[in-house]
Amino acid sequence: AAPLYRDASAPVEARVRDLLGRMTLREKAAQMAQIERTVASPRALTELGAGSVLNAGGSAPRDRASPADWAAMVDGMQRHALASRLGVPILYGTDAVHGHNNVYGATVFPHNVGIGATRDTELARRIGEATALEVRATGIHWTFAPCVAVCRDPRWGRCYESYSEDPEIVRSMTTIVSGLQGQPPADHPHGYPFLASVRENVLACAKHFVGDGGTDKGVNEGNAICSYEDLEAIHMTPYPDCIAQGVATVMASYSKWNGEPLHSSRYLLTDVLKGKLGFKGFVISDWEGIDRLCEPQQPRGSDYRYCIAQSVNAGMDMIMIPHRFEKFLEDIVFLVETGEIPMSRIDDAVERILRVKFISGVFEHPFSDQSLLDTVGCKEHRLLAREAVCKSLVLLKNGKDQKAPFLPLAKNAKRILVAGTHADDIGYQCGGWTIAWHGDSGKITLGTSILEAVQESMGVQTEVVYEKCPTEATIENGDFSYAVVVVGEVPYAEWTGDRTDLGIPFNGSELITRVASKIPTLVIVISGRPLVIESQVLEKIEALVAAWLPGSECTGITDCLFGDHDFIGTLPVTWYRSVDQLPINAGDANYDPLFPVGYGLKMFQS
Ligand SMILES: OC[C@@H]1[C@@H](O)[C@H](O)[C@@H](O)c2nc(-c3ccccc3)cn21
Repeated sequence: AAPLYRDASAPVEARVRDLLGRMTLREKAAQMAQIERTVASPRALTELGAGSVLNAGGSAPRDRASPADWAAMVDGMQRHALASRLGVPILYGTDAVHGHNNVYGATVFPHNVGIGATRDTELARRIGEATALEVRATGIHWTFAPCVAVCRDPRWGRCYESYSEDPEIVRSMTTIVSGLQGQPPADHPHGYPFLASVRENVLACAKHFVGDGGTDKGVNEGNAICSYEDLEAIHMTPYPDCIAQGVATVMASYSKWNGEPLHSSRYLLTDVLKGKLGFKGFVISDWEGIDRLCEPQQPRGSDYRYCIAQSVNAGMDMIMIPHRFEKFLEDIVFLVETGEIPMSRIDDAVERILRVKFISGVFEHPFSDQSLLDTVGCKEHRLLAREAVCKSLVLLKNGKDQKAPFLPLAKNAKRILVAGTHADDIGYQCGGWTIAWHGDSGKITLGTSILEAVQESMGVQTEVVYEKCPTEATIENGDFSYAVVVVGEVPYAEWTGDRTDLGIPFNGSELITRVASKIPTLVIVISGRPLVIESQVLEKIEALVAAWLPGSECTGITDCLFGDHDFIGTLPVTWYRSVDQLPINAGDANYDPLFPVGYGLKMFQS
């Protein structure tokens, strides 16, 4: 008879115990390893039995790989895994953090800060559903999302991955977990990982536990200096909601709390997350997160055994190694054999990993489902992304006086100017974590730029003049009814986005002033965070819209500009006056921002 763990009708915990009981120490240790796709060899998967594979941001089967290419890659790895002694399938994980953003042609949704601006929790869930389908279409089981950071300082290079500085807004947006994984039944056991359908849902990952958005001065991977009460009230708030929805995995933060690295915090990973909050899925490290526990890091992870022992004993269940798999195996087996890591800790970690694998359905359905391929970038998902863009926009100024609103723009104007570095750049409007890890400029994937959306919106009698950097002659003699100037930040990710100078890049303020001095001007800011807008610049322009990082479907912007839809977005983060104010958050004493959290105008008085 087939071994119990292969019996899909057996209770999950019985299958876990049965399989665990058959595994050698090396096989258990291998299940705790997540390796990068470029080192996921037949030896690693079949002989050594690695538990999981990921692709780093931008690591793809080939340039502009098709969904079928991705699915073939993952299925190939799975076949090797199933050929291992006990045939334990892998879980393949990727950063699908605003759609399936590594995949050319996938729908790219607004980054989290824009979704926070919508305050639309049902929209967040629907985005999760659509993203799950596109991820499953490529054979992938698991996304390292949602990031539920509560970003308290916009100098942080990852603030756009945070829904808001307000923990309550972030908590409300965790509905994306139910979108990604499916909605657990009312009687679902608390803290237990959940997946509704192996065909249409993916495992989620609440990250980065805990306090990633609260580091001193917003330094990426820095140190959150605060009381436990503040850590709990501000940064931990979204986790109980993710856990209540059966989130399958949690990723530990690179950052520290009062000097203690999260990756080796037994108190936070075990006593709080697994104990107090009752989390029963598994905790994964960040990329080389345990290597960072050994300072100096050179040679990288200088005392790797020390790193492994500190982290695993603190409660880390899976290690995103991602390259030195065999070194990891050697070291962790040595540490157990010498009693440094108790076998009970290994068994607890592997139990959690196997539990997630059994509830994910990957034992019964290890391979991709080709019938889903057409969902990648499909019309329905692009319409959903367009709706999200429209709802994410925040109208910060509309007319130099209330009685003369500037928006909606006239569709039948004779001649208009579209200008700025971000008017016609799909890469810029998508931001980081898109195709390439840090993102890029240009036509990096399929989508509609703001210029294209404007051109498609105007009547035939309107001439749309586009100049990225308009000349004085154009501005002086253009005879334009109005100008749309689109400026903002270039894409960035993680520490490449850490910035203390938060003015509009490329001399954006100077461009705005040149145009607005002669032509009635709407400014659209494409950015992962509020940027400094000097008062004399703000006075000169007729209207100002914060568009955040809207993604591939910028028709959602013209849907508002021309009045088909009203603006509903409100600020999820404080729009500060100057960097000297930072950090500045709603609730602070003497809170005196340019625009407060919650601010957002409408065109049509409701
Ligand atoms: O992509 C996997 C994870 C992602 O889920 C985390 O949110 C993020 O902190 C992260 N940084 C790296 C990473 C960091 C340095 C070099 C190479 C990769 C990898 N990752």
